[in-house]
Amino acid sequence: MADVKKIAVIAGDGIGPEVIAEAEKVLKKTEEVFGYRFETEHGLFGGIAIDQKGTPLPQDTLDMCKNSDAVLLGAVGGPKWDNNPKELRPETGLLGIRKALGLFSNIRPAVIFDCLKDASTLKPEVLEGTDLIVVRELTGGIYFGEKFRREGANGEEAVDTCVYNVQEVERIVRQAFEIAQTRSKRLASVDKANVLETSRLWRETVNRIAPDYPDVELEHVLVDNCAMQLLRRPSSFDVIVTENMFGDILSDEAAMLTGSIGMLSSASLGEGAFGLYEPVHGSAPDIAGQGIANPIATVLSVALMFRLTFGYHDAAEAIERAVKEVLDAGHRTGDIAVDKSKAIGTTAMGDLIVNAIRK
Ligand SMILES: NC(=O)c1ccc[n+]([C@@H]2O[C@H](COP(=O)([O-])OP(=O)(O)OC[C@H]3O[C@@H](n4cnc5c(N)ncnc54)[C@H](O)[C@@H]3O)[C@@H](O)[C@H]2O)c1
Ligand SMILES: CC(C)[C@H](C(=O)O)[C@@H](O)C(=O)O
Ligand SMILES: [Mg+2]
Repeated sequence: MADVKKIAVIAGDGIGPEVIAEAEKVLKKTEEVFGYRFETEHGLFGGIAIDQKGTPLPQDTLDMCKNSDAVLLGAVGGPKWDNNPKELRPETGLLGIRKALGLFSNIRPAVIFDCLKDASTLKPEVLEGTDLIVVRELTGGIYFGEKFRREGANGEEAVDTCVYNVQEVERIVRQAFEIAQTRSKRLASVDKANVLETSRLWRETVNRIAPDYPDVELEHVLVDNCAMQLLRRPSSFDVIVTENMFGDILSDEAAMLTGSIGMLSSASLGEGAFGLYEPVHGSAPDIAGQGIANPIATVLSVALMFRLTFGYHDAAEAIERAVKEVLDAGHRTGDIAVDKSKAIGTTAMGDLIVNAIRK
């Protein structure tokens, strides 16, 4: 019998609990079909944790995550907490958990399902063959540098500092080279080396270690150009590696190649097999509570968990096949439906996927 894997589930706010419910159904179905065994434990996180415990990342939630084999996260945030001080913001909890768990590498695949080409705002022929991964540095850069306000000569000023050291750059870039080696062997390193000192250190580091990966074709792309090329020639990208904030922005842009941000899954990894899995999208306050959110990003995050943390490749493939089968059959949530009047809800989409999971 398979050993029991402990999964910490933190649903969060807005559509977080709605999409997590569908992912949990997928976990259950995988147990039935493949005989794997999961023990799930739930914890408060984000805005709901601020309301109930006075902090976005309660210590017991963090301990629960540390004592698990993997974490499944929904999304956090919402207008209710937008004017709170920094320590009482849901997003501070998200940055805190990534840092506390040492998750420096955020893997965000953007794969085009053929049948969804018409759901994208781009022309289908531009999207043809697009299958890329954004590897985003997740625990450094401007997100984590010192931030403060001060009185300047012209009144109040705000300061955000961006810091990267060589070791932080090297570990994420090496991981990206290794991922590229398992794929089409093309790596685009994205920076702003024409302006930023952190980017010049980034590029120097990439160039220093590139000879260790002679089979990988490397290109350096400035971030503004990359934002443009992603729309112009998306299929020419394979693996994109970049710093924290550029990766945040470029991965939302890459989402629209797939038709919707509701399709983009992610894995956050550190040195070992442990990982945190979450959709790239947020808590979507504009549609929360309506039962219309697309659960596919979260369901595909479960597939990533199976592949990258547990090595359950058969179950990962079964989930991905099930999603494809359901989409090929024409089922769509509102965000990816061309004819919105035929869109189905979150639960209906989850049920269809669950029913399509088989060996
Ligand atoms: N990882 C996270 O928890 C995370 C990520 C991004 C944003 N946020 C937070 O979420 C809140 C809202 O942020 P935002 O509006 O900028 O980004 P968002 O990703 O929540 O929503 C952007 C747009 O995409 C739509 N959308 C997102 N996910 C969808 C899904 N699964 N199905 C259908 N449509 C979907 C939303 O309805 C909205 O119109 C903010 O508080 C932000 O800080 C959290
Ligand atoms: C909510 C926010 C802090 C977060 C980030 O910027 O990393 C989100 O946008 C993401 O992409 O996971
Ligand atoms: Mg983001």
